[in-house]
Amino acid sequence: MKQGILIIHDNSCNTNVLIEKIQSNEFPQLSLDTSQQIRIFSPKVLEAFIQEEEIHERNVFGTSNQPIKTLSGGEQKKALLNYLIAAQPAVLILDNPFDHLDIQAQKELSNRLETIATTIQLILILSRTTDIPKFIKQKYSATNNTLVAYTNNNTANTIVKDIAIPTPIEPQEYGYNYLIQCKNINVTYQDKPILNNITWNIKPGEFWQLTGPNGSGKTTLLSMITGDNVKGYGQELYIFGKRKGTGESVWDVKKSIGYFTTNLTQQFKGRYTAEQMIIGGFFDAIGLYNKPTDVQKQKAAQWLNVLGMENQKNTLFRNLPLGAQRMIMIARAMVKHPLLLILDEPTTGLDDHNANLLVTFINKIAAESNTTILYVSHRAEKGLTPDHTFTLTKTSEGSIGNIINSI
Ligand SMILES: Nc1ncnc2c1ncn2[C@@H]1O[C@H](COP(=O)(O)OP(=O)(O)OP(=O)(O)O)[C@@H](O)[C@H]1O
Repeated sequence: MKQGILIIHDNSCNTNVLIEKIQSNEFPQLSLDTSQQIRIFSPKVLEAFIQEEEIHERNVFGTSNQPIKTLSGGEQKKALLNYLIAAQPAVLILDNPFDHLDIQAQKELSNRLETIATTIQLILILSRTTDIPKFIKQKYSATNNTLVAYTNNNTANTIVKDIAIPTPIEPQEYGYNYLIQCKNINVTYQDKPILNNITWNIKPGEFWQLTGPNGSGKTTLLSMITGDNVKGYGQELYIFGKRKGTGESVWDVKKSIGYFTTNLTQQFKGRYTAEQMIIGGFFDAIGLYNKPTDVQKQKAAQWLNVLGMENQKNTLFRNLPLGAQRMIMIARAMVKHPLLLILDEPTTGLDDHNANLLVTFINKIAAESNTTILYVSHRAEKGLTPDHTFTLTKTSEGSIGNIINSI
């Protein structure tokens, strides 16, 4: 009988590097026979399949006619796992498979992995101790891309100081009661109902969490608000006091929104320092095309100070550990104190300690700014203190929305 192996990693590790080392047998303690067929479940592999499908215009997973790219995050993971297991590999390495999965799907996956572990050698690489399935007995920790004895003490490279966040250079002005108003919004894709009569009003300065299981339409709803989805037009959807499709440009809307999604971090591969990354938030561009003003530099320095990173202002962003990169990206999105800050699953891939810090940082931003915050997640993040939660619940006629007020 085979058994699963757990590797719990901190954010000093790069999971792709860990996987390469496992494949080339650099960890003899795993007693792995690398001559056997090894399959890998990871964001990198998923991305490669998406690209393959686009280039060759063929359905890679062969299960449905829907392109992988248009599947929801959770649906993509389920499809990839089914595809890999069908090949019956001797070894299956899984890089954080529970990320992006809702609670029900996490339970199902854990049970499924327990069954699979009797026939396939599983190596489970995780960043969150809360995700560890009970059936796994052989455990290691990974730090700086090496295996060490199991411990769940992970460390963070940033802190959140008890000093006020920097104030905006220009204060926000609101001439409306609601920042966002959705009135009876409906969405279907190829006759499949996704959103059913969604009514949701968000006032300026509120802190909202948007939750719902995989495929319930969270991303669809967000993309309508940001203007990335044409399905918002012609509906009763108001943003910053204007009805969608009544002359405002997508650019007008976007420049008042700070956006963080984990995919965004991967776009910054150039030689930008931590300071430049924060200042870049004033210019809505990836590179720094304008010379920053003294006030902008001062604000960036203050944000770095809040994060205890004042001595790392000249460190290249791409060389910073993942937790520090996330904090910088959030400071960048906040530097202008946008009307709306959207955080799409910002703790994905973070270890427990860095996830806690990020949550502390977001609570602080919510308490000390007038920016409206929309925190999107399929799981309630421990310690997060939103004013309200908007929950999508799937039905056969599309998802319906419910509001849960805190306290
Ligand atoms: N362009 C598209 N064509 C067809 N179906 C789509 C398209 N975009 C999204 N969908 C479907 O709409 C549903 C909602 O997807 P959406 O990405 O909004 O869900 P989600 O709540 O963000 O899910 P997750 O938590 O898994 O990320 C899914 O079933 C998805 O497959």
